[in-house]
Amino acid sequence: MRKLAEHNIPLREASITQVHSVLRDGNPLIVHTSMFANALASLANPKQQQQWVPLAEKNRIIGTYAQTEIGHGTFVRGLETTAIFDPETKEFVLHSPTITSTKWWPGGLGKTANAAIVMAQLYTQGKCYGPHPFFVQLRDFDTHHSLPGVILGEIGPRLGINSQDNGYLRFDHYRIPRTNMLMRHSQVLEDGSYVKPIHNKLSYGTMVWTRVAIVHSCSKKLACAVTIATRYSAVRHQSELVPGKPEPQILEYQTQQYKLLPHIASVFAILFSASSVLRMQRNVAASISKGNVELLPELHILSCAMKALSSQDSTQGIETCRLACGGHGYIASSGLPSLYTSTTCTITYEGENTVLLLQVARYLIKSYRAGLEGLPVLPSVMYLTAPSAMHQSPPLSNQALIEAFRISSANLVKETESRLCRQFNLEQNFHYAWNRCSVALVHCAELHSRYYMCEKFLSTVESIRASDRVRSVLQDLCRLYLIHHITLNQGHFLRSGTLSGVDLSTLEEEMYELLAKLRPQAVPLVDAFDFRDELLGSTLGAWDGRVYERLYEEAQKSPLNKTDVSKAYHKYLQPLMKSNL
Ligand SMILES: CCCCCCCC/C=C\CCCCCCCC(=O)SCCNC(=O)CCNC(=O)[C@H](O)C(C)(C)COP(=O)(O)OP(=O)(O)OC[C@H]1O[C@@H](n2cnc3c(N)ncnc32)[C@H](O)[C@@H]1OP(=O)(O)O
Ligand SMILES: Cc1cc2nc3c(=O)[nH]c(=O)nc-3n(C[C@H](O)[C@H](O)[C@H](O)COP(=O)(O)OP(=O)(O)OC[C@H]3O[C@@H](n4cnc5c(N)ncnc54)[C@H](O)[C@@H]3O)c2cc1C
Repeated sequence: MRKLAEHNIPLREASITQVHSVLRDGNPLIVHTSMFANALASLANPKQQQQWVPLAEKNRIIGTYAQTEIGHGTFVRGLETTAIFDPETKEFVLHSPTITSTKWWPGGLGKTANAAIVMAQLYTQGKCYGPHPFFVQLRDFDTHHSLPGVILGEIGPRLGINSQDNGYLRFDHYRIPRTNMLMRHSQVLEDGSYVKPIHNKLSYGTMVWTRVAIVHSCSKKLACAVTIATRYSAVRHQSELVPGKPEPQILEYQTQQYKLLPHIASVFAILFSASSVLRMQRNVAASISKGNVELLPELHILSCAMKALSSQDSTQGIETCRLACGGHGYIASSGLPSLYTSTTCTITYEGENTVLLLQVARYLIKSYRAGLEGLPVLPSVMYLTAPSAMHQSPPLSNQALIEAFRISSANLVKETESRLCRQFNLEQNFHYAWNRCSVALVHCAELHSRYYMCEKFLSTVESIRASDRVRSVLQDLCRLYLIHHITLNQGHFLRSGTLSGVDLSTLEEEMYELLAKLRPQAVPLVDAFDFRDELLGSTLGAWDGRVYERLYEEAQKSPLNKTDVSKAYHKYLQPLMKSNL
């Protein structure tokens, strides 16, 4: 926090790189510096911002984002916490009517936060207007005691991020002033009348912002893991590649290169996609402030797609890196276990991935149908109904592979839409038909999202002007990424007829050549991520490669090594050894 102040970094820009890097097993302030700060910036009106932002910037107010309840996380419209307007006192009464309405999970809520943005069902003049955000003080700003009417606690140990205090929260008819409703987009006036927003999902804006931030953070987490595993693979020697010859670096094994290089490529794919979504987010934020919400749906869908893909890719990639380090990948000091546990949660939080992919699929189907009817569709999905012939690109060139992705994706959407129509004819109910097609719909969303990521990777690499040699290495890496994902999705390409069995075999051959070609670049590529040793926090991945010395030094710190004979010997082992059991 002192560093942020020294460098004049605003709170809501701090989360990803600065604050987040300090505590590897979860940070009790992460939701304060990210979601809480963003909610104030994007959902509070200027007067409210004047009131709360300076206090938040000075950490006088420490906030969290309390939306999820025990009973509902995904289905935001199903939240049960109520905020009922009392026109007599001009206050909202917050209440948790059931056990399932208990707020559950928010980061920092247990012990750290003294305030929260609470999402609650807004009632005024006897009518419910759905979930809305409220600024709520939870603890006394001086004593930190929870306030009367507020019941707070911590939810207990988790798979990871245990140095964060995820909390629970209940309200017992707790009153807050009317002006604590975040009123930038919708308002309740003094007489209780409701003023609706220009788009009814603007109150979900903090989720969209966080999804974009998560994409960026996933590329960082994966970059840490590939740095550790690649450096280790250059230090570790094992087995004989050629009988009788010295043990090679394990990075010489093709299987090891296959484990690592595609994930090094993935770091760039995620990073470049994150930049492109971030650009779009800035444009949309600027147009919303001018009253234009036309591009909001596109941003919502793109952020869902990229959050889902990047969290899945980085989690799988980190686990592959851990396994690629053999036994030493299982030791906590390698840094890989905590990277995994603090990344796998990104698959669930901020919108569970399947649910987000179904949002993407809904958009694909709607856009496909609109396109068929000649109605306007947004740029990222125009291809669904554009003529599906291959262009004149040389066979198996990068451009041809991108086209193969595009056509296969369009093909899958077309096929799934027909299935949806058939199912609808049988069921006579769109929602049942949708559910019966939902596995295929998720596949559509995944292929569309992968197409987007491949396209962004390629176009970004092609636009590098600074250095021909850097561009050339990244071109190889991008090519490897394209081919790798084509081989993982062979069925889609064969089904769409965009690639033949012979093409796939040729591409596979090229992938193996690329692994060998990129092998000498592996260490320079991860060195270029430029993580300081302190930040990486790994015995296996440090810059100097002193893996064995560091493992040995780290073992000395184990509490069990403080004494030669442990307490447990006297308490349990000796009696056991002496008993005749
Ligand atoms: C600790 C380690 C950190 C490591 C990482 C560091 C990263 C650094 C950054 C940050 C760290 C912060 C750490 C975060 C911690 C986690 C925080 C939380 O988890 S907070 C809770 C999140 N909860 C969800 O995300 C619920 C998910 N559910 C939903 O969002 C909705 O319920 C949804 C989208 C699934 C459905 O919403 P419906 O039921 O209201 O809407 P429907 O009926 O399905 O759709 C109606 C229309 O609204 C559109 N829509 C929905 N959401 C929209 C949106 N946000 N914007 C625009 N349109 C939207 C839809 O596309 C649809 O459009 P048409 O009708 O087809 O045209
Ligand atoms: C580490 C961590 C930190 C968190 N931090 C916060 C926080 O700071 N603030 C906060 O408010 N929340 C927070 N959360 C909560 C988080 O946002 C939710 O857990 C998440 O949105 C998923 O919701 P859920 O738990 O209700 O899962 P569920 O929705 O119950 O999901 C269970 C299963 O049901 C499936 N499913 C649900 N709906 C559908 C559907 N429509 N179609 C098909 N399948 C479906 C899902 O795919 C999944 O397989 C956090 C969670 C975690 C794990």
